[in-house]
Amino acid sequence: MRLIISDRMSEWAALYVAKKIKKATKKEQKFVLGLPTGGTPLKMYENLIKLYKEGLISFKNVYTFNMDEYVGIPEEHPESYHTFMYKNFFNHIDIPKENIHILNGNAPDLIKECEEYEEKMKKLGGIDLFIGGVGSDGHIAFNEPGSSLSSRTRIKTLNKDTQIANSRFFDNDIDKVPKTALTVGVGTILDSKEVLILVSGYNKALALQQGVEGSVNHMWTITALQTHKTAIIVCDEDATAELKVKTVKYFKELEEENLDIEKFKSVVQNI
Ligand SMILES: N[C@@H]1[C@@H](O)[C@H](O)[C@@H](COP(=O)(O)O)O[C@@H]1O
Repeated sequence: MRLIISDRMSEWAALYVAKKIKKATKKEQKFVLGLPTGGTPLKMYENLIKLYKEGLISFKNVYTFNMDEYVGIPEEHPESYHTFMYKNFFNHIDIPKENIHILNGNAPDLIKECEEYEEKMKKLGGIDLFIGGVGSDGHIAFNEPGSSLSSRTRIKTLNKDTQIANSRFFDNDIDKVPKTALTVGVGTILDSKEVLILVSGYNKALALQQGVEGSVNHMWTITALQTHKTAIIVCDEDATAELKVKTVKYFKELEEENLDIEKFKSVVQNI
């Protein structure tokens, strides 16, 4: 596992995504991205939009699959993940609409919807890079504590922690938070060629500590990343509060020359 610790984490993550897209585009290949919602990836999306507007990347050959969507709220609801993605990302880039995939939480047959989602990923050759955030209880996508580490896309009931955390988007009223969601599974994420998880802020420090220093276990689904060949966690300084000093030092020294954003940008420009 790589651990990138930088307060410029969102710029770093955007450049990493840009690098992968440019490399694929250069070879005239498509690039399949798994995408998250939430507060954490917002700045990464802003940076990707900036790189697009600067002419550094195009999303014409990019296909996307979002991680999750609430069940039972209309697509046009201001807090649906459909709305989030168009408002914060898709409306500002050149991705063809038909390349965008988001689970339909209002499908008449939700089980079929989940199965077909997995099929669509497979048809496109699988996900190249799955990007995610993490909940303070260590969940990735909506794979709440206790989720099978080999789970696939399915319906999940949100636990109390997640309902409380997400009530900030629903007038701080827990009763307005949908109780179920469709989500890719931990196994779906692990099948991706690469996984990049963004972790920001002090309230995620325990989740990061479990993800990096804890043992693989289904109560902290982020720990499943430890079994992936090419997983990267990108975090800020605040999120490292629960890590051992030794761990932080090790990864900082290891990645020292990869943390220079200006240098990274020039590398991406020259692809
Ligand atoms: N399903 C989403 C996750 O994909 C996200 O990682 C998490 C943390 O969100 P935030 O980045 O806002 O803390 O929230 C929700 O539970």
